[in-house]
Amino acid sequence: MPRFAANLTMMFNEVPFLQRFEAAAKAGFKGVEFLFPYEHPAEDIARELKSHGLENVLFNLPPGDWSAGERGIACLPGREAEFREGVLKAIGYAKILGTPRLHMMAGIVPHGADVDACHAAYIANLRHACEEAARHGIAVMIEPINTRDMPGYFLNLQADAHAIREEVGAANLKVQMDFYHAQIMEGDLATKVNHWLPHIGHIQVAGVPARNEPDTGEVNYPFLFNLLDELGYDGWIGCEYRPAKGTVEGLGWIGGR
Ligand SMILES: O=C(O)[C@@H](O)C(=O)CO
Ligand SMILES: [Mg+2]
Repeated sequence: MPRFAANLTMMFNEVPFLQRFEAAAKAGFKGVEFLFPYEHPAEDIARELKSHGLENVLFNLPPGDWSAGERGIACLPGREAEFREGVLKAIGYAKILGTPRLHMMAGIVPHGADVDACHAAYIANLRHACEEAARHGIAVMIEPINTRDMPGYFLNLQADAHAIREEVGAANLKVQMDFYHAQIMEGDLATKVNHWLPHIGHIQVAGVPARNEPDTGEVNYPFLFNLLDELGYDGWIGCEYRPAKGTVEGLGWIGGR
């Protein structure tokens, strides 16, 4: 039985962020993830985790100016100083929250940008982030994201992410395989998870195409969860979906599998 972590950015939106920890624990979750903790003091989040016996399994590095459409800055030449500040900020939060892995978003390639220069910036920034994170026993994740939801996003395919991982060559760099994005971009999920499992540091799920509960849509999740058990996957699965009817009302798929 895989371990499921509630994604508190998408789930339990019925209550404000700091109240979602209690709601997730009451619903039976032992782990939680979220995109960005930075609007709240780390100590406030740590208190919620502790009071409700929860583990924080993942969050993202600062993504640049999200409201202006930025989705990470790691592949943007010229933003290295800001990127490095973000690495330190994220590690500072991770140490207080006890978070073992951080997702580093690549970013959207600007129109007309030199793709080779973006690639070089991405590799150099990843090497820096991995080195800093390794000092604290933290792993760094890169996640291929589908081009429908994020047009122009630098990293879209599983094979490309693993090629980047090999090029960077850091032991603490892993791929975050989000089955929702992978199904939209390429499919063949079982073969790919089987092939790359030792280098997958985190998995996320949602129904395709609507990104609702995993028991909605075209992906056979019971089959994939059984496969992960058979393969001995002992990591977390982040429930990164938008509940269609209400978070608790939609949780039947966990018990029902
Ligand atoms: O899949 C996603 O969208 C997230 O995992 C993420 O980190 C970026 O939005
Ligand atoms: Mg994801």
